[in-house]
Amino acid sequence: MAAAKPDSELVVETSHLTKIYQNRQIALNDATLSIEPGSVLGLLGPNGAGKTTFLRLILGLHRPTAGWAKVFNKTMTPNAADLRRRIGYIPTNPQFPKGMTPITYLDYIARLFGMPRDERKPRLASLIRAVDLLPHSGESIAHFTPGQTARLAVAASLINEPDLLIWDEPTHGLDIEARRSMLELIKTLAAEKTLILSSHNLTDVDEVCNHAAVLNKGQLIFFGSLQELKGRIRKNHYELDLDGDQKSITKALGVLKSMKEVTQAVLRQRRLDLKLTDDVPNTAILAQIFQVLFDNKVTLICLRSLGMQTEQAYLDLMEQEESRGFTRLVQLADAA
Ligand SMILES: Nc1ncnc2c1ncn2[C@@H]1O[C@H](COP(=O)(O)OP(=O)(O)OP(=O)(O)O)[C@@H](O)[C@H]1O
Repeated sequence: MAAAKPDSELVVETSHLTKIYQNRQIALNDATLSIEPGSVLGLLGPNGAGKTTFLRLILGLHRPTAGWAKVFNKTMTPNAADLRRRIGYIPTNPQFPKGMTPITYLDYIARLFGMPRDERKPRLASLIRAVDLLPHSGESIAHFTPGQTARLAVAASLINEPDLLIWDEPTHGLDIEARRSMLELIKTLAAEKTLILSSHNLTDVDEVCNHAAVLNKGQLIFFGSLQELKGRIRKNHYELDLDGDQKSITKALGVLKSMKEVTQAVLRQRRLDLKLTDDVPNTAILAQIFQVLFDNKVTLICLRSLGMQTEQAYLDLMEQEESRGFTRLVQLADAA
């Protein structure tokens, strides 16, 4: 029996992790973070941000240019095959040998892991059932739908009972039903494993992750709990559904725009997008806004806070980062 792991054991730890490719592309710059057991980390960032590079460094598929990555407290290197055995990896768009069936493929992978014959059979059977591929277990992979292919990839990544799962865009290209079944599978697995999921889908991240790391142009611009990410966003962002004649609404809009506490007021049809300053308690500003609407005989049908969604948090973070980058550019230009 395996010795019980101390609770404090970190699953992943990186320090100043940096990757510069041979073409001098700085794909990852100085990323330091640590991932505790039981985390479900959503790795976010626009295209080319460095997500896959980060994952491949943790997997030991790339050698860092500087810094280090540890997995289960051991330094990961391209030679650390024993460490990789504890990780179940799914790349974006996994490919399989087309001539095989799920049974022959999974059996092949199990043999690569050195699993004895008597263990292979029950393990394969339970995995195929778990990913709902039993009716297709003898069919050629060549004819699989993207959803079936994704489920086979999940089964393959679980063969060796890994403690850490690293899945690069697991819901990419899946239809609604396949995506739903993938998210449910992730939630089930999250009860006993640590997961790192790279994703462009913030709704998925919101649903299954408890931590987030955000990369932008190779920089780790956020790492922490999802709650923390959401807590960072401008809370004073609201959407108001209005009713009343258009003239009155336009007049009210004019007054709102002139208020110094209102940093943005955009009207689309009868929906008003409002951003307020953080300087004053929002109830005080909202009270004034309601008064303006009342004075102009505009009815408020619904008020929504856009503040608590991961997507909004992410977009705000990116916006702040872009303006910081712009400021840096201006400073550089000024200094030149
Ligand atoms: N093998 C490589 N050689 C040279 N440059 C590379 C290599 N792999 C990635 N890059 C570059 O490094 C940067 C980060 O790429 P990476 O694939 O890690 O980003 P990503 O966040 O995973 O992007 P995506 O969301 O599009 O998959 C990009 O500018 C990319 O062009």
